[in-house]
This record gives sequence, structure tokens and C-alpha cells, in this order.
Amino acid sequence: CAKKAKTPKDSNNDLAACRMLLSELEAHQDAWPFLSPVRHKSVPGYRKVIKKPMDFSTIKEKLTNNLYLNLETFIIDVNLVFDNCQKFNEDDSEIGRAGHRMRRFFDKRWTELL
Ligand SMILES: Cn1cc(C(=O)NCCCNC(=O)c2ccc(F)cc2)ccc1=O
Repeated sequence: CAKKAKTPKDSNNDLAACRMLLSELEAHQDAWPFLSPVRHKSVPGYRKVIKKPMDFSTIKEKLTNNLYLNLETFIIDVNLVFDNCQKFNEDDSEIGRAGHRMRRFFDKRWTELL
């Protein structure tokens, strides 16, 4: 089917949805490893292994500075947080488990928006 043209209203709705989703992520009890950038000085190997660090505070900053074109580009950054977490942490670790729980929560919430 033909792509629906994006109106300014659609973009504003996307922006509101991103803000809402981000605030729910930040409020989640398992969000603590993702609230601020990983301090690579105190996490050996992180800077070498993770090429594109991302965290919820950086996403919030990008949202505030209008750097997300739409819901899709926002979801790409949120998934980057969880992909980085899976890459660097064992599944059976505190932070690894938190990452899996947060990804499951996020997938459920944004699909409820569609
Ligand atoms: C995603 N990731 C995070 C870490 C990591 O060490 N992250 C900081 C944990 C310590 N930070 C807290 O405990 C905290 C932070 C904010 C807050 F509001 C309450 C508690 C290491 C590897 C990795 O892949």
C-alpha cells in the first residue's frame, strides 16, 4: 500500500509517544544500569568492545534537541542500549538480566502504541 504521508501532527504524536515511552523506561525498577552513560574508566574493556554507547539520559538529551526524526529512529537508539548490554554482559548477570527485562518491557509497550 502507498506510504501514508507524514503530517506535522503525526510527527508531534511520535514525539509525545517517544517522551512517554522514555519516561516509562526511566521509571522501571530495572533501569538503573541504563540511566546514565557507562563510566568506561571504571568498566574495563567497555570502550573497546562497545562502539556506539547509548543510555537513557543521552536519548533524553537527543529528544530534547529534536534529533529523532520519528518513532523509528528513537526505537533504534533504545534497542542500541539493550544490544550493547547483551554484547557486554553475561545473560546470567545482574546487568544482563536487567537488560533482558527492560527489552521485554519496551517491546511490549511500543507495540501497544501501534
Ligand atoms: C549497561 N551497563 C552498565 C554498567 C554499570 O556499571 N552501570 C552503572 C551501575 C552503577 N549505577 C548505579 O548503581 C545507579 C545508577 C543510577 C541510579 F539512579 C541508581 C543507581 C556496566 C556495564 C553495562 O553494560
